[in-house]
Amino acid sequence: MSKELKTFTREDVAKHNKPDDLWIIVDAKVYDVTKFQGLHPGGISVFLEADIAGQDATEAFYGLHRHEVLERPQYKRLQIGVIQGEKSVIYSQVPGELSKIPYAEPLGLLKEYHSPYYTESHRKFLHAIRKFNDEVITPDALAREEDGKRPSSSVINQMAENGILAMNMGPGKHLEGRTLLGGLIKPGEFDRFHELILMQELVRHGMRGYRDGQNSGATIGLPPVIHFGHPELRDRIVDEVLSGRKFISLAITEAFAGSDVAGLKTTAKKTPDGKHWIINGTKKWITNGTFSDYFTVGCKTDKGLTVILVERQDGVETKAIKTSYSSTAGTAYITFENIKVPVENTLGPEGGGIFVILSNFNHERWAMCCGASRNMRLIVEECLKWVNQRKAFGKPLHAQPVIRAKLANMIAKSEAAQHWLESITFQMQHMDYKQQAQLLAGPIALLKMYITRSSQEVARDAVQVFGGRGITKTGMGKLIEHYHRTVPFDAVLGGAEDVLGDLGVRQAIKALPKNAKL
Ligand code: HEM
Repeated sequence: MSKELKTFTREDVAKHNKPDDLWIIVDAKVYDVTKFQGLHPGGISVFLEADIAGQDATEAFYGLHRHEVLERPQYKRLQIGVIQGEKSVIYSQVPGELSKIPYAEPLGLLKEYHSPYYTESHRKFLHAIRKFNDEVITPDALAREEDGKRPSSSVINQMAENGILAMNMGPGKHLEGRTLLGGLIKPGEFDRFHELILMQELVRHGMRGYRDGQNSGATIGLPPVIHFGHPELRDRIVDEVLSGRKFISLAITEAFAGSDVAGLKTTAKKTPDGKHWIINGTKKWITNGTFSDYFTVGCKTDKGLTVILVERQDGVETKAIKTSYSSTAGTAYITFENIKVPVENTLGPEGGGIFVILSNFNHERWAMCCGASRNMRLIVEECLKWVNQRKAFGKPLHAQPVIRAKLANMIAKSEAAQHWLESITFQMQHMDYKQQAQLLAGPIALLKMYITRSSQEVARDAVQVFGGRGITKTGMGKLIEHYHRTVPFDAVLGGAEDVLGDLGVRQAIKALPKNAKL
């Protein structure tokens, strides 16, 4: 039961200004820090300053701490009362609520603005998925990022029950017959813009590796099974993965070959009776690999590159790779030693692997653009809050023109990314799969290049705005530190930034009409 809070005047509080009787005021709340001062991570001396002891320390507090500090149970109980006739104005975001910080939300989703893309159904969906994310996912994301373990199965199960694992795969037949978010949205109603919202909401906690740990291997590893798998195999695996009982990874990249998929060395050879494949080789940087049950594997065969589904068995070893992002994603080095797999596990035609792999790329890159652009927006929000609450040279940080110039750059990049992304999403919505492959591969590649390049600039600027806190893992700049450390990852995964830029330009040159002359 919470204790009863008393009401004090500021004069009452001022009398408690000695080391053995020490109170402070933060945002109209009165805290007794007499016993806590010896435990305070910032030291005892800060409390004994004449303008702090028995005084209003709101400004000093918010210049040095995130609001969430006062929400932690061990600190919350230091509060003994409130100030008579005054109201607290600072509160944590209510689960499901949109942020009121300018540029913290995509414009088209705010009720004051208009959008050619978002309807009432999208806004309702946003609210529900944000609430789920705030209440169920975010606490687990923060805890797992601390202990490095994979996302908790209780969270994965709740995602499955709400159809979120299935919606992660985009619109399509796999949604049929499922109850999505307790019936909030019908399977046939779920479109690319619902998917865009989902992709962006699920990264809002800012914990980059955790998001990938949440079954994101399925987003890239399952489509080849859905589109090219033998019906029996497909139905079994889709059911197991989308119900959260099993995990799947896409295992293409090797230490020998990344973007150059033609250079893969893993081999698959048929047994003399032609009934099985024998697979040998290695794979590297495989997301969810440490805990996956299935692997969608790119192999070299006599007929050329072929994609084969491998179930975890003796001879499949997965080892965690220490990346600069996070072990929650389960990034693995994999070895296959004489693995025996039925030929029915072949996904698509023998020798047709390049098509199976490439057919996945547009959606994968688009999904990465959704997450990366949302993370950039989160950093803009963090910076806007920080420049407002932090004082330097006697004024808020935003009084400095250099800081405002940085913010202008960051906001412009984040907005440009979102608007370009929405325009491409609209095209995807109106094109079939083949048209997307023909007409959107170049634009999506260029968009991803733009977003990852902008993100790295935003990360650098954010560190400058936050100073030392931007490189400190705890405290006010913790999201900036995390972002700055993990952001290069997006520029590598799903096609390296420069390779994608080049792909976009090569496609444009290929499409130039013969009479293209000045
Ligand atoms: C109820 C009141 C307070 C609580 C519960 C509290 C708690 C904390 C905690 C948990 C930290 C570690 C960093 C973090 O997690 O953000 C910290 C750091 C610090 N605190 Fe406090 N604090 C309080 C009031 C104050 C006040 C009034 C001042 C200054 C006048 C102060 C000065 C500092 C300083 C200088 C640091 C180190 C900051 C850094 O490393 O950047 N604290 N405090």
